[in-house]
Order: sequence, then C-alpha cells, then structure tokens
Amino acid sequence: MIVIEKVSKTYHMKGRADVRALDNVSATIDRGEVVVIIGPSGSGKSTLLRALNGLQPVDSGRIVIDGVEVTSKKTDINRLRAEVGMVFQHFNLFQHKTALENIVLPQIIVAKRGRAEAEKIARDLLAKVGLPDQENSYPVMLSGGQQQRIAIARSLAMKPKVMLFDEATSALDPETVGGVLEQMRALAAEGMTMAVVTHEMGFAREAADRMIFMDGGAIVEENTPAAFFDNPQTDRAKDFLSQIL
Ligand SMILES: Nc1ncnc2c1ncn2[C@@H]1O[C@H](COP(=O)(O)OP(=O)(O)OP(=O)(O)O)[C@@H](O)[C@H]1O
Repeated sequence: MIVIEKVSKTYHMKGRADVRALDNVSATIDRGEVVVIIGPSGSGKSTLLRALNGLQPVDSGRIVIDGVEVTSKKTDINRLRAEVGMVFQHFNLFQHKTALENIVLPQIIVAKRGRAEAEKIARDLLAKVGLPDQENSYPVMLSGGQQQRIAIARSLAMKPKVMLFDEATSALDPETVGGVLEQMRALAAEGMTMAVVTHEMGFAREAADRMIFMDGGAIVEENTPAAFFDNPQTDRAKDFLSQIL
C-alpha cells in the first residue's frame, strides 16, 4: 500500500518565479490497485510519480510504500528503486547490448543474482511481453513499442511491488502503442499495484480502479473512471475533459 501524506514540492530556479509543483498532496493507493493520474501539462503528475520512487526529493510530507518511508533520508534508495519499478516515456535501453542483456544486467548488478538465474528470468519475461524471439536483437533493430516492452520487462525483472508508468506510450509511433498498452493491461489484471500517468483514456476507462485528476499541483478530483468521465464534479475537470475527449 502507498500512503502519500501532505506532500509538497516547490522548484526554485534562478531568474524564474518559484513553481509549487506539489501542493499538500495526500492520497493512498491500495495493494493491487491501478490508479491513473491525469491533468493538464505542468499540473505535477510527473513530479508526484518521481517522488514515489525517490527520484524526486520533496520539501515536506511523507510517502510510505509497504511500510518503507520513501521520503526518509535513511531509506536505501537503490533498494527502493528495485521495489518500485518505473517506466518512462524514453526507455533508455543500453544500445550496445541485446534485449536479453538489457534485462539481465540490472539483475546481476543491482539484485546481485547469478547469470544463469538472471537469464532464466529474462527469457520468461521476454515471453511474457510477447517478444520471445528477440533476445539477441539490439534496440536499434526493434520498434519503439518493442523497446518499451523490453523496458517493462527490465523493470519487472527486479520483482517490484509497485510499477509506475510516466507517459510510457507518448513517444511511440501510433501503431506500436497497442502492444505496450496490452502489457500494461495484463499487469493490471495480474494484480500489480500501478500508478499510471497517461493520455490513453481508453486504457484509463478499462484498466483503472480509480482516476486522480491533478491541477496546479493539487489533487482536485478522485473517482472511478465511469463516474469521473461521465460525471466530473469540478469545473476544472469538466474543462480538462472537454479539451481531451
Ligand atoms: N526539474 C525541474 N526544475 C524546475 N521546474 C520543474 C522541474 N520539473 C518540473 N518543473 C515544473 O513543475 C511543474 C510541474 O511539472 P510536472 O512535470 O510535474 O507536471 P506534469 O503534470 O507531469 O506535466 P506534463 O504533463 O507536461 O509532463 C511545471 O510547472 C514544471 O515546469
């Protein structure tokens, strides 16, 4: 379970007004729950996701994942990043390593597994993401969607308790988005705890247990997808939905 308690974050940049990216945000995400976070550009969605795996330090408040306080300086951030997998818009595979090695290496380096075990896990995951025949392919030989599925497999190899997706399909060619969404749906169906920032409203309707709508660094509305899309409560959510649907 993820508990987010009164989390705030302001960015200070020279020559620019301060930006309050997160303004007293509180939420909980239950084990096995799939939460889709949407909102206008600059509303704080990415900052919140990055805070959840410790990539983004916050100014105040607490984030606790399965009893481990992410926001405590004492927490081992490397361990946390293994337990909280994150898939970004840009998948950053090692270009000079094969698909298999991309999944194997973090297991050896971070999880300290032996090569035989790491390769077995990697092969199982390549099959799971629908790419069993691509273990010897280099990223450049794969479509963006296939590379993103390798990136998902790489995260899953660490056996995370939680998966975070930050616009995982936004940089892909339209014809390769479907395969990635299919993997995300399958993970959701298996009961993975997921927080997903996406523009894919079809995915949100089908796979989300709950929608969180953010604006101006705050959570403005939370509801089931059916209630949120069909009957938004706030003017801000209505405006946003009228622009994107
Ligand atoms: N590293 C940073 N330094 C300074 N300002 C930042 C930084 N990261 C984000 N911001 C600012 O904080 C605000 C929230 O940004 P964030 O990326 O969290 O929003 P978002 O909802 O994910 O936006 P988008 O949908 O465009 O990705 C924005 O005004 C952004 O310009």
